[in-house]
Amino acid sequence: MAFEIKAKIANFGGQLLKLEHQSTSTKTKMALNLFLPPSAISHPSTKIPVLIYLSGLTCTGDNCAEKGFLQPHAAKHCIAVVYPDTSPRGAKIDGEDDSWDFGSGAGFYVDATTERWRNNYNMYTYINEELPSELFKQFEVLDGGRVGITGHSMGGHGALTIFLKNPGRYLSVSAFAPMSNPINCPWGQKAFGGYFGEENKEKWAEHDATELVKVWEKDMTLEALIDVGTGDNFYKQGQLLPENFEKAAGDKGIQVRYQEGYDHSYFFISSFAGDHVNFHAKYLCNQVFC
Ligand SMILES: N[C@@H](CCC(=O)N[C@@H](CS)C(=O)NCC(=O)O)C(=O)O
Repeated sequence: MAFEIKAKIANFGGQLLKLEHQSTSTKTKMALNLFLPPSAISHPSTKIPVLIYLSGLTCTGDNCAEKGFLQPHAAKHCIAVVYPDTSPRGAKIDGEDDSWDFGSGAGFYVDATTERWRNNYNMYTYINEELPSELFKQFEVLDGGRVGITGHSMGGHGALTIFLKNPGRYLSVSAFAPMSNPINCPWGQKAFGGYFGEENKEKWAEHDATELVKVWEKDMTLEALIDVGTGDNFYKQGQLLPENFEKAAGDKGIQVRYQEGYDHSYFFISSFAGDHVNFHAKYLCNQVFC
């Protein structure tokens, strides 16, 4: 359904819009942030590309909008940035708020199949279908044909899997500290067990970036920028497993950079935000204004 604009905040010459709408995928109200670069205000009839940023565990669309510092780079390249929430909220499911790594704040960008979660936890359909379709309908300045996707941690898993499951739909993909092989890490096993059932391993593999990259069409290039901090405790604990993804990708064009001493936080994300937005700009921008 249409978005209600709750606030317009001046930001890096453009505007950060606080949006809310009723979602048919999650059957809840969903909040998000949309950054419009200066060109969207000064030249509203010239369409601009869109970068979707998917956040990690415990986040809403606010964390990265407030401290990821993608906006100054997006303003420079005339790219809009969408910061969705990470799960439905207030779905009234028993236990939905009990864990920080499952349920609310941890939708994992999948459509749940288990009885308890499947009515509301449809974040794959929400992010891949409903949200872009509603955004492109209401904000005509956004170009639905030029969309890139990125994300952090659980959101890096979301970005990689959504890109890999929809060849050609997204023009570019990158990730910060992505959960790269969820079927083999504790966070992923807990989430997929809950959302798909312990026995449904085929479904698990359908949402695992390392499994998906193995079957990526060989004749389509797969350039992706991935950054991981060597000081990231979740990396050290084996929650991210970027090496598995790198190995499965072989020579398909993936660039994984191990950044010495960086942790999992937004200090890490903001340090490399410029590199990621510049990377997406190569695929998304036609340089009309910028
Ligand atoms: N709550 C967890 C940490 C969760 C966490 O680090 N989440 C990351 C994404 S995986 C995040 O971005 N947190 C929000 C923030 O740093 O603003 C803990 O206490 O260990």
